[in-house]
Amino acid sequence: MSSEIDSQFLDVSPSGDYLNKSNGIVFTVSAPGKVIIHGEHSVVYGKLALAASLGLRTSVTLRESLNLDTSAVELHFPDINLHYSFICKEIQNLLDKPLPTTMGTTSFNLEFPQRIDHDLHLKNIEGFLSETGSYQNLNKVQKNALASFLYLLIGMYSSVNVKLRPFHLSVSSQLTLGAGTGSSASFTVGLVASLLHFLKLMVKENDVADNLSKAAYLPTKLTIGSSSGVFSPEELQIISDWGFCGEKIHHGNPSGIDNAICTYGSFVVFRKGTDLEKKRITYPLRLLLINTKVSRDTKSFVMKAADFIKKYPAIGNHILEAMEEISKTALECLQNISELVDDRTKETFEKLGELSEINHGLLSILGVSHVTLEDIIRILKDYGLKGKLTGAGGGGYAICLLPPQLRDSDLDDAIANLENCGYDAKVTVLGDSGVRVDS
Ligand SMILES: Nc1ncnc2c1ncn2[C@@H]1O[C@H](COP(=O)(O)OP(=O)(O)OP(=O)(O)O)[C@@H](O)[C@H]1O
Ligand SMILES: C[C@@](O)(CCO)CC(=O)[O-]
Repeated sequence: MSSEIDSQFLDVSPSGDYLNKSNGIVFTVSAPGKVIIHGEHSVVYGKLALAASLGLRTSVTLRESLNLDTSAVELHFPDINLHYSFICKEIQNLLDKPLPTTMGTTSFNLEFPQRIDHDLHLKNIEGFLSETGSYQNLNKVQKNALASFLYLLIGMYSSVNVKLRPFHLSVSSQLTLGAGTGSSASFTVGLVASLLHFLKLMVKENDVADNLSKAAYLPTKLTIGSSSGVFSPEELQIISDWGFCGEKIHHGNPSGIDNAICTYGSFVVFRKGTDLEKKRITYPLRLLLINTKVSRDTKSFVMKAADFIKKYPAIGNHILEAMEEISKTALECLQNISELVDDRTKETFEKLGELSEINHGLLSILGVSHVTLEDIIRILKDYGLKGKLTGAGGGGYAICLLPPQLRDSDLDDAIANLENCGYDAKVTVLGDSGVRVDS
């Protein structure tokens, strides 16, 4: 069936030539992490959120296996200590079965992940996995990562008319897992992008006709034209939409903001159920990221906020409304910075600090703060800085936008103090590029 495998195939360095015939297909894609500046939790209830990509990324390297003896799909996820392999023929059997969809297979193709019957598809994938050798012994993090990969592979490839080739896929991330900086979305978006790019390269080599879909599925309009490193707008939409399906495995009821920001990068405003809007913010923003080192899972804190809102609906709604106003006001501030003269820039950063302080207070009321987050915010205050939690809360990261007038010596002191108290603190930039093919 399938088995955990040891580290005998660790040489995954990309050749840089991803259509090299003698070595097979080899390439690396990467997706950024994200930070929610304002709007976590309220975004789940249709409120506006403001988010940015981080200068920290997850890289996925895919290498076609030319060794026919292995004939496997091999996974190497060192960040979660997981090495796993599947026999290609068994994956092919799954691909040959009709996909569970909400409107029948004739209404489904690669372009419409939202038409997959998510629960049934996931159940089938977990059913298959549970019969594989060592799956039962894995922890929740490993099981989720494996289920996401297989969900995406089977979901994306079942409807296309291309025979699966054996490959080895390796993931490594600069992000801390489960800390509020979108590691799951960065991981999922990276997986989707690598599977889409692999498909494009296989199609290009096989010279498949225009319609990629199998006869039983809806013909696809997707033109697999360029296999260059740039994803077209249609492909980015597909990546974000499949990323959303993957996020459902990690988060239960995600808003969609994480997969969107990890796909498109830069700055975005987002409201659930509507198209995200990219925002141009020209001011070079620096962010202090402080890791509480307390891990938590997003799903349970989304549920915690939901419990508060259910118990106190009127109060909860006022809090959500206030969070909407905070996102709007912060966006206005950020968009105006570059046009302002010095004094007004200082004033704007003061306002941005106050907005963070207010939002953190509101998030605490929803029950998603943590004693370490409160401690960090108190330490920051000693240096005139104002921070907030980011993402689901309950631990994870705190963030603090760094005002330009902050002296380097004060920043160094603040970082030293935070580190003395047992936290990790690092400065990063905001607005890195979205998912891309690196080599
Ligand atoms: N580098 C990685 N390798 C393998 N699996 C990963 C990797 N990064 C993330 N994952 C998967 O994503 C899950 C982390 O999701 P979780 O939502 O708890 O954290 P997060 O995305 O960092 O937080 P948030 O959604 O609040 O920003 C892990 O349990 C794992 O299954
Ligand atoms: C807590 C939350 O708002 C952000 C998680 O990064 C959940 C979501 O939007 O899916």
